[in-house]
Amino acid sequence: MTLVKIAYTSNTGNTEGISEHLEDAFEALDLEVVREEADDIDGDFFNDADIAIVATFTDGDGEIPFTFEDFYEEVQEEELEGKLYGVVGSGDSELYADFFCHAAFSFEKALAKTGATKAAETLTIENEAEDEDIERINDFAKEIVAKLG
Ligand SMILES: Cc1cc2nc3c(=O)[nH]c(=O)nc-3n(C[C@H](O)[C@H](O)[C@H](O)COP(=O)(O)O)c2cc1C
Repeated sequence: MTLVKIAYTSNTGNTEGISEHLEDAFEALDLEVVREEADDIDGDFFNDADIAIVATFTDGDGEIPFTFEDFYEEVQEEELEGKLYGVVGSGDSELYADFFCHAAFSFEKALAKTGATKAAETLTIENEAEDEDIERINDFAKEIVAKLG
């Protein structure tokens, strides 16, 4: 069975909620989903996955959240050829216009180094997911699943 793994980190709950919507979206497409928080995973988390998903907020001025730093460094050393990946970011474009969702784009580049294939454009969400964002998350999941071999 196709396995989707979702790695996420969240400080105030917005990205956790997004990760739950991602889980629902992939499960609705009849895929098996494992969703884990950054603190609970190592760099090899995606090695047995068919689809690798990262959901992250952005901290500081465009920084990777502290809780994701080790995973961010480690995952780019892995070889993930043949797998699909996608990244979802939560950020605040009003308060951090110059750094909107930068951590998500950093992860996009990190995952590209693994040899995995980007299966959808990085999805950016303004703080907490609202109804229209849930639709975008569902479309994001469908786009990725459509690229399965
Ligand atoms: C100290 C601090 C720094 C932040 N820096 C950024 C940033 O550089 N870029 C951005 O898009 N959002 C930034 N944000 C906004 C958060 O990423 C955004 O509110 C996000 O939804 C928080 O996710 P969470 O609820 O999962 O923790 C920052 C928020 C805080 C509190």
